[in-house]
Amino acid sequence: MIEMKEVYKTYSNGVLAVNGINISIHPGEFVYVVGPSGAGKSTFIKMMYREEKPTKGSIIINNMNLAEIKERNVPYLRRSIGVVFQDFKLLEKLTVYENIAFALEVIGEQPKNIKKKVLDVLDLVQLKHKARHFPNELSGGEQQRVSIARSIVNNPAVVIADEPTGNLDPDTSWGIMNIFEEINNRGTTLVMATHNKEIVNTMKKRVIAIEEGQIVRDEARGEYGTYD
Ligand SMILES: Nc1ncnc2c1ncn2[C@@H]1O[C@H](COP(=O)(O)OP(=O)(O)OP(=O)(O)O)[C@@H](O)[C@H]1O
Repeated sequence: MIEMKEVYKTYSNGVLAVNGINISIHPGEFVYVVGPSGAGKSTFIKMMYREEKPTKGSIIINNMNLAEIKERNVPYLRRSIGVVFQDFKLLEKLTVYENIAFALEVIGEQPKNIKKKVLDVLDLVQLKHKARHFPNELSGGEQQRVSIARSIVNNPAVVIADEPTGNLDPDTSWGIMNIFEEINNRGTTLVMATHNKEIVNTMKKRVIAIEEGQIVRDEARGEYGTYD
């Protein structure tokens, strides 16, 4: 369960990026976040994994209030939330296998469990055969699949993705969406900011539209709208 109440975010330069958001997202939902450039989508998303702190309001995820959580407890939060970025953010000096294993090592997973967990998620994204490769030996779509594998290897309740297909061509983007759908079908809540009109209009999921820091539309089987 993700719940935001009266959430505001003003950056230190005075920009009001999120202007009074209230929302509930239930376990297992798949939610697209759309809106024009600069509307506050990334800020909204970043507050969900505590990359940014709200200036005001409460954000409850899995019974933790992110507005109050102490810095030292952020790693605990990150165990229950997987994050996927537009630019993948893989560690270039580590292999595919090591990138994913690292996500388990930092949270203290027992070494005996690591291999099976990593190979299981690599299987899900169909990249077992690339386990020993380095990120720069992979295509953009393959790198994004590794990054998705990394985001789910802890089996988080929630996966948050900020423009995950932004650097990918249409066919590759559809491959990525199929993986997200599979993850959602297994019960994981998914929140995804995107500019991909075709995907949003085809998938018929819940759509939240943000304009000027406010939710202007929240539809159960929504459409992308008229944004670029
Ligand atoms: N770190 C920051 N410091 C100051 N202002 C910021 C910061 N990050 C974003 N902003 C401003 O906050 C507003 C919302 O930005 P945000 O990145 O959340 O929008 P967005 O909807 O994700 O845009 P896009 O679709 O272009 O990624 C914009 O006016 C932006 O310039």
